[in-house]
Amino acid sequence: MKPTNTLFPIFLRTDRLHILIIGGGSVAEEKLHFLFKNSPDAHVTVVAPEISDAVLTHAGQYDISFHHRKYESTDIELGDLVIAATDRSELNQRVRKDARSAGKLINVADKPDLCDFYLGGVVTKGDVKIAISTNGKSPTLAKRLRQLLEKNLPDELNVLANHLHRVRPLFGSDFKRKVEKLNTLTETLIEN
Ligand SMILES: C[C@@]1(CC(=O)O)c2cc3[nH]c(cc4nc(cc5[nH]c(cc(n2)[C@H]1CCC(=O)O)[C@@](C)(CC(=O)O)[C@@H]5CCC(=O)O)C(CC(=O)O)=C4CCC(=O)O)c(CCC(=O)O)c3CC(=O)O
Ligand SMILES: NC(=O)C1=CN([C@@H]2O[C@H](COP(=O)(O)OP(=O)(O)OC[C@H]3O[C@@H](n4cnc5c(N)ncnc54)[C@H](O)[C@@H]3O)[C@@H](O)[C@H]2O)C=CC1
Repeated sequence: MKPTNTLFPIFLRTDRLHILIIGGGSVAEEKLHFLFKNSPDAHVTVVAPEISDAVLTHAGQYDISFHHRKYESTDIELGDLVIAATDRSELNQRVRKDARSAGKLINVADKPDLCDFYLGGVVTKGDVKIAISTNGKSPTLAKRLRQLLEKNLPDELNVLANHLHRVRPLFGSDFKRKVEKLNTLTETLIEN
């Protein structure tokens, strides 16, 4: 099949990054829920005149701070990455402009045309993480695939990753030989 999804997935070190969210309603809450589920070490600032109780309940458990006021252009400096999730489309456009002028990447929640990056479905088994994108075609399909893999991928996947991590240094410093050994050891994984 011809690849039509040209997005390139990366895995962010959220412990080193600051994420700025403009808006504190239900869309912000959805983004925060999945952000902290995957990256409980993320550093987050929320700016909005009204911040829902659901958003506020993240305080205490995570590193999240709140500014109960309207967005100001200088706020953009607070984030390495920005998510705009207000109910005002002109404001979301303005946040996007500010972010791009400051060289920051932005996701305007639920407005694919205004996004530099999309969020995806994420499946985690310990150290193993799989990200899912439908190229914006169907977030519901991304959610269902996430649930399917969460249910069906065995927890042993993490055990395997840790075993392989432990044997990695045992194959010596010859890189080519090491790769061969590890490939042989894991061959059965891709057999039908
Ligand atoms: C492009 C993208 C940009 C972005 O926001 O990053 C985007 C866009 C839009 N979402 C919309 C709606 C919904 N989004 C969800 C859920 C999720 N949306 C997520 C990501 C993305 N959503 C990016 C593409 C991801 C991809 O390529 O697959 C997930 C994966 C990750 C996350 O949000 O963290 C998370 C599931 C997490 C999980 O469960 O694992 C549900 C389902 C539900 O809530 O049950 C619905 C309702 C049903 C439906 O419409 O499908 C609408 C229509 C709004 C309207 O109708 O007005 C748009 C706009 C449009 O499509 O034009
Ligand atoms: N809730 C949903 O399920 C969906 C919502 N959307 C769209 O997403 C957008 C956001 O929706 P919700 O989160 O549900 O809205 P919401 O009404 O729950 O939250 C809007 C947030 O924007 C903030 N806001 C307003 N003016 C602001 C300003 N000047 N500076 C900073 N923050 C400001 C408000 O204080 C509030 O926290 C809307 O455009 C909506 O149409 C799209 C798809 C689904």
